[in-house]
Order: sequence, then C-alpha cells, then structure tokens
Amino acid sequence: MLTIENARVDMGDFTLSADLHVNRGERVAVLGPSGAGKSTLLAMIAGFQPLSDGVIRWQGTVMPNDPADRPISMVFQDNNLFPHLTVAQNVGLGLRPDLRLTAEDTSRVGAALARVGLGGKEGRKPAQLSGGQIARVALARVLLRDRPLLLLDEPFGALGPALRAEMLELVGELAAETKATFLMVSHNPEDARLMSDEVILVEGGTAHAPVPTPEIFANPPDALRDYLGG
Ligand SMILES: Nc1ncnc2c1ncn2[C@@H]1O[C@H](COP(=O)(O)OP(=O)(O)OP(=O)(O)O)[C@@H](O)[C@H]1O
Repeated sequence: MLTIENARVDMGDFTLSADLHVNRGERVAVLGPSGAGKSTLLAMIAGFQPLSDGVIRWQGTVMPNDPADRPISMVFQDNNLFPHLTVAQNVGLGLRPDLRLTAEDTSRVGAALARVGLGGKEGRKPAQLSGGQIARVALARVLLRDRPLLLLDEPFGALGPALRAEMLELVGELAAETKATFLMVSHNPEDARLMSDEVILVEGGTAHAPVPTPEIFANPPDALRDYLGG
C-alpha cells in the first residue's frame, strides 16, 4: 500500500497537500485542472520534491530520501530517452546506469523489447522511431526495472487516440504482469475511464483521496465537472 500521511509540498506560492492511500495493485488516474498540482503529486511520491511536512510510506516503510532508492519507475511525457543512445542502451540504463551490461542483462533487454513489440529495433536511435515506438521503449525500461510502483506523467499525451488506447492497454498488461500499482496523470477523462479503478482528483491545493472511477464519473464533483467541460 502507498500511504501519504499529511504530506505537504511548498513551491514558491504554490502548496500541495495530500493525505490518502492507494492499495497495492490499484490502477489510479490522476485528474484535475491545469496547474492544479498533478505533476507535483507524482514528484512528491517520487522524491523529486521534498516534503515540508508529513511522510510517505510504501508497504509501511518510510520512503528513502534518494529518488533512486525508491521502489518506483517513472515515465514522463517526453518519455525521457537519451537521443544519442540506442534503443537497447536506453532500456539497459534501467538496469545499470553505467551501461556495463552482462550477457544476461543484454538478453533481458532483448526480452523486454520483444514483449513491448520492439524486437529487432535494438540498434535504432530514438530519432529513428515513431512516437508510439518511443513510448514502447519507455515501457520496456519500466518492465525491466520491475519496481512495484509505477508513476506515469501523461506519457502518451502526444499520441493520437487510437495509439493512446493501445498504449494504455499495454500499460495495463505490463502492470498486471509485474503486479505493479500505478498512478497516471491524464488530461483525458476517457483515458481514466478506460484504464483506472480509481481517480485521485487534484484541485484547490489538495490531492483528494481516491474514489472508484465509475462513482466519480457518475457523480462528478464541481472541479471535475468543469474539467470535463460542462
Ligand atoms: N518549480 C516551481 N516553482 C514554483 N511553482 C511551481 C514550480 N513548478 C510548478 N509550479 C506551480 O505549481 C503548480 C502545480 O504545477 P503542476 O505542474 O504540478 O500542475 P499540473 O496539474 O500537473 O498542471 P498541468 O496539467 O498543466 O500539467 C502550478 O501552479 C505551477 O505554476
């Protein structure tokens, strides 16, 4: 279980508070108006933004200070690939930051790439891939890292609807295979309907406790109603 206890992040004149928990294995969409603090919530959990107050635990244990030591994989909108490295190297970084991959590492990288549909593309550079393929590389890295908590900050925002739906399905499959819990920021309520069990609404400086997805869409609070456009 992810537990966020009376946590607060202060950034200049912006403050985000959260007091909530997410059960293991849940698929959570993070929704809310632009600038409300959705990315800040993920940065808080990942350890990129220090807490001014409160504590964050995973399975009852306080998260280590260093983001690299947290049981987390994160995917950003730009899919954070290095342009000068090959697909295999970009994925291999998830295993060994110094890229000194053993033969076993290399075969695991190959298997992860094959799992996301990129078999045979190991030697390409990101510039030689389509947007959907780049997203798949980021997911292969997540698969390989095999961390129990997956944070996705609008990873497929640049993709068209059909491709986005395909990628969401793949995320769902990978999360189920690795038994990961995931939180995904989305600007698209349809994405939330498609892939989430619960929704965390972020608005007014607060990340609210998760509500079951069908429930929140059946009876949207004002902030979500505005966000849904009426
Ligand atoms: N480094 C910073 N210093 C001060 N304020 C910041 C900083 N980064 C972001 N903010 C502010 O914090 C607030 C929350 O930003 P955040 O990126 O978390 O929102 P968001 O809900 O993810 O927005 P969007 O949907 O537009 O991506 C915004 O008002 C933003 O202007």
